Amino acid sequence: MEFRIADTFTDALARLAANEQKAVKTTAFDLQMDPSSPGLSFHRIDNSKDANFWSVRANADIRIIVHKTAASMLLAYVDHHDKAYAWAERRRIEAHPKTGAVQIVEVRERVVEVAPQLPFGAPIVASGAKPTKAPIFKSLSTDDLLAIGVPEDWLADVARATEDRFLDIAGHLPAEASEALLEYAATGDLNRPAPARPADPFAHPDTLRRIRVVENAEHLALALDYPWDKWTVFLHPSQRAFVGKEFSGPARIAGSAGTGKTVVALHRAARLVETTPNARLLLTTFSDPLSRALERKVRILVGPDSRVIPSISVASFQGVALDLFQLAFGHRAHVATEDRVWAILAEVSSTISVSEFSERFIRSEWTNVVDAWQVNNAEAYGQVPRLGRKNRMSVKQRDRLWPVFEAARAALLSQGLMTWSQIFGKLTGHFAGRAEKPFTHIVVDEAQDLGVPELRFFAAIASGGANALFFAGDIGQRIFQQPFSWKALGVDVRGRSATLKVNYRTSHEIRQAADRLLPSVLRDVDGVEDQRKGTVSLFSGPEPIVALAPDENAELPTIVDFVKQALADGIAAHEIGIFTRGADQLPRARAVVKACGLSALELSGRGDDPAGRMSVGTMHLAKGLEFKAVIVMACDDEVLPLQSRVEAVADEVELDEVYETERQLLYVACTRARDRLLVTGVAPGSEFLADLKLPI
Ligand SMILES: Nc1ncnc2c1ncn2[C@@H]1O[C@H](COP(=O)(O)OP(=O)(O)OP(=O)(O)O)[C@@H](O)[C@H]1O
Repeated sequence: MEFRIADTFTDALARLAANEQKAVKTTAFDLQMDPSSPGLSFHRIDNSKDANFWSVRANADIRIIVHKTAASMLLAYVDHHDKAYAWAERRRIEAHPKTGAVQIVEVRERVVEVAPQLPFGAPIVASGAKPTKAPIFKSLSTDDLLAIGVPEDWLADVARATEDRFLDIAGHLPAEASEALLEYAATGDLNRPAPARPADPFAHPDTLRRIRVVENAEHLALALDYPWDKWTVFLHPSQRAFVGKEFSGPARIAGSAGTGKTVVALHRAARLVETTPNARLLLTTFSDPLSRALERKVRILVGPDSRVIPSISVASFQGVALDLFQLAFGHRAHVATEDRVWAILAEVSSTISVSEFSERFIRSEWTNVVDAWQVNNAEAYGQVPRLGRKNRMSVKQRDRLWPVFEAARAALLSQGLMTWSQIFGKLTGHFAGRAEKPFTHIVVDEAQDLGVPELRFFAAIASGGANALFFAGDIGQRIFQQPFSWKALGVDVRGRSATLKVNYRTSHEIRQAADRLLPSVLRDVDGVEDQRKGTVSLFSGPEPIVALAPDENAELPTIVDFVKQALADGIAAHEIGIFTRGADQLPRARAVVKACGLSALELSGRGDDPAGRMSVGTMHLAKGLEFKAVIVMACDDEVLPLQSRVEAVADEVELDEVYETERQLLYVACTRARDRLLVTGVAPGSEFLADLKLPI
């Protein structure tokens, strides 16, 4: 008999008290070991439309609802006695007549009322179109609705749905149907899935996103230990497609913030080590805090004692470079700080006397050209790609400047210091020609912030076989690096990339507002397109608030009220994050925390206990995190975009780049929010705020 678990069960389990969860787990293990054990007390749910629903007693009050057939036992739901029965009485489990996917269908006649009120402020249709009271799916035929998995019970409701009512009806539909309808409402395109009717309906991709086989007690223990981590068990078909896919070369998964790219990276990493004998996999990401978070998630995914753990190394880009440097060269790398490099450049520029070039131009040329591409002679300087740079530099200008860079390189060398680019470059040189590589596979998260030296480095330290390089990232969240051609470095992901479209993190309202900050199609330098239009969120919430105050003192009470309301509504302090553009504005954020009577968890610190504390940090540190409520504050004019960056540009191309990354920074900060978002500043405020607001 197959033993299965449904997402409705894990959701319900997560809502129970700890002692109740314990009783449920014991009973679930008993069920899995021997469903016919006389110790288990089964009762058929007589009032259910589905004769296969039974209740099983976990303790005096808690009942597990199972769906039992001769071939399978499914843990479907769990709750206090009456609620558990009521749930089962209103549900049927069946294969959809058209798609063949197994669905947990709400029996329409037992749903008392659907969407009496308009719960959402934001229009769900594409911005610009007028909200309408007309049925929004009137152009779709019954066959269309069935093709996307609308249960027969709900066909009439969907056909009649107006924009006001639809989001609530969507809450009663299986996810594949509500996502397709939301996408249709937003774009006018109905994405009819390719027919996938496997012989076993439980193998259908849409079934697998809500019902999973539990193969052994270890899997069951993982699913029950972390019932709130649904991502470990239930993947969207588009996520699953990328987890197990064989690639003949480097591959990349894209998608806007919160679409589950990290989840795909984690599953893919686990799967590669499980299926490849002697795998040595590197899972890597931008920073040390993010790599610690990834490491925790790997353990949740595979289990803390899994045999695959020793085959997975988790480290930040720089962390793995430092480790390999020590191994390869037998000593530590001494990293030159940015200030040190600036001092050296200033000194050599004055000695060589190149006063026709500004200091900021020399720094920018060093960072984005000479150091990034590891240019080591005048000839190479003439040939290096100048993407994102002032395109023309005359031979004469280059000949004047090169001695500065040559002298700076020599000065660093004589002081025993290396820039990060040089460290990555030296390691690349060391490993590039060797047959034996440190890793068989590399999975990179936050790949949009890989620079030239890092990408070259990762390509050099992975054995070149199939599936060796996998990247997850969102070019809309690039905040640290200038764009460059991956293809030119031999990492060609064309034809092996895809975009995820279902947003699991952020409410419909917050995602829509944040999406307005960026274009709906992003294209990388190699022409790989990331089509973000049609991305849908799985849940709804309050509209984000954008508030400008006359001065800093007046900004504070608005935020304090927002925080107090969130706390009053049951959001814990550690589920709230406050972000500012830079460190200069952080005192304003700390003042908010103090005024709320709470203490701050500084994101720049090293992982203190978050309990009871609100997270405070710069927008750069927001990368990869998520909170129930987010405040992005001090978005003042001249703070965002940051005036000093605007003033430091060397040319117009760089100015565009500064605007783009500053905008993307705000996007990153806003998309950390799950349910509530407040964006504030002192009037007139950042010019970007106009885009966040609802179009009139
Ligand atoms: N299949 C899934 N089922 C349930 N939750 C999911 C699923 N996939 C992702 N999530 C949840 O959605 C949230 C966002 O996922 P994730 O961090 O992987 O997104 P991301 O695309 O990497 O985001 P970002 O670009 O902002 O870093 C997380 O809370 C994650 O647990």
